[in-house]
Amino acid sequence: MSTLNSVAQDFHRDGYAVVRDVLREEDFTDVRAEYAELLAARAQQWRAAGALTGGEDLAELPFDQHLVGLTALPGFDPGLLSELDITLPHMPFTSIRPNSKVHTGPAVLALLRHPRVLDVVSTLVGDEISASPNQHVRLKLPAPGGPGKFGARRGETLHAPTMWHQDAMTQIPQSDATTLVTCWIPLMDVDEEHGCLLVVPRRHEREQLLPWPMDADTVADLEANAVPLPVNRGDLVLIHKRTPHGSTVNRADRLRWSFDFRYHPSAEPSDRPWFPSVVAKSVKDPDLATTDAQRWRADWDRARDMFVESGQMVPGRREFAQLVAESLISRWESGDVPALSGSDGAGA
Ligand SMILES: O=C(O)CCC(=O)C(=O)O
Ligand SMILES: [Fe+2]
Repeated sequence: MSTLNSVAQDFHRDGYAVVRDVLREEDFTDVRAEYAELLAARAQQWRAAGALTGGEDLAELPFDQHLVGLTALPGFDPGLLSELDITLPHMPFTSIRPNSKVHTGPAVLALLRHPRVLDVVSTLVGDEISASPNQHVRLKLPAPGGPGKFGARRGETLHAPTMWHQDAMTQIPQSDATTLVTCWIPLMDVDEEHGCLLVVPRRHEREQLLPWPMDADTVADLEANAVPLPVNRGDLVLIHKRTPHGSTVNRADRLRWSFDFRYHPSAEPSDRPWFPSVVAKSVKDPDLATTDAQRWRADWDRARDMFVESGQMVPGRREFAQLVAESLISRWESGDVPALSGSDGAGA
């Protein structure tokens, strides 16, 4: 493993650090099995609901092959993949539904709290570590022939290219002073063909966030200064919350699978206080750590119920409002107008 001192030095100088050989294949065994089981269960639900038709039952295959097989079926809706994510839908100014799904299993919790991951994180965050609910699984599907189905859609970064952004842009201003470190964990070797991360070094010192929506000059400047980060399974990438980053399409013929977790000192405000955080580690009071995945699951269920019962929308930064409004307006303009439930279509 890279020495922990050099990790902190690299991170503070460049706004990111690649930490080699932190995890081994056996550290991923449980999470692979948990995702295989999750996908088999979701696929059954999708078939029962008519959202998935045709093809054979591939549930015996490893998760990545099963997923690629399902997504290749004609008519597969990639939006379904959000049901495999480890957060509820989080797009600011949208609603959470009674049937919105989140996966929070014991193997994901164990990876989030893996002692070797936390050893690395504690060099930047200290010994009292919370994990933000701003966390994702990324299932970047193969798009070897060109952008195509899995490359063209904006704003769906779970499976498509990830547009340039800083993580601070997705965090409410109330957490602007929080030290929040993104930790990106690949479950496989990921190179440029496979759609690895791209970062722009040494931009984290600039206090001013990038403009949203992003203009062409800003994108051209980021692209001209971008550095690709090819990594191997077992490596971690740490990203400062003001470091611009993104990723391109996956041109390989296999899934690109990673998790990104975000850690902050427990005493500092969460960037999404309406969703549950996890105390990943406490040296002062080790009993504070969240070790029970069922309790974690119950916390997320409560958060969903709160949104559904109150009718509140997901909060977000002011800058997001224009993007969300523009995407709704384009949908309406293209004829995708939601049907009003309860309306029989009659009348004025
Ligand atoms: O995995 C990706 O392509 C993007 C990840 C990302 O934006 C993040 O971890 O903050
Ligand atoms: Fe990000």
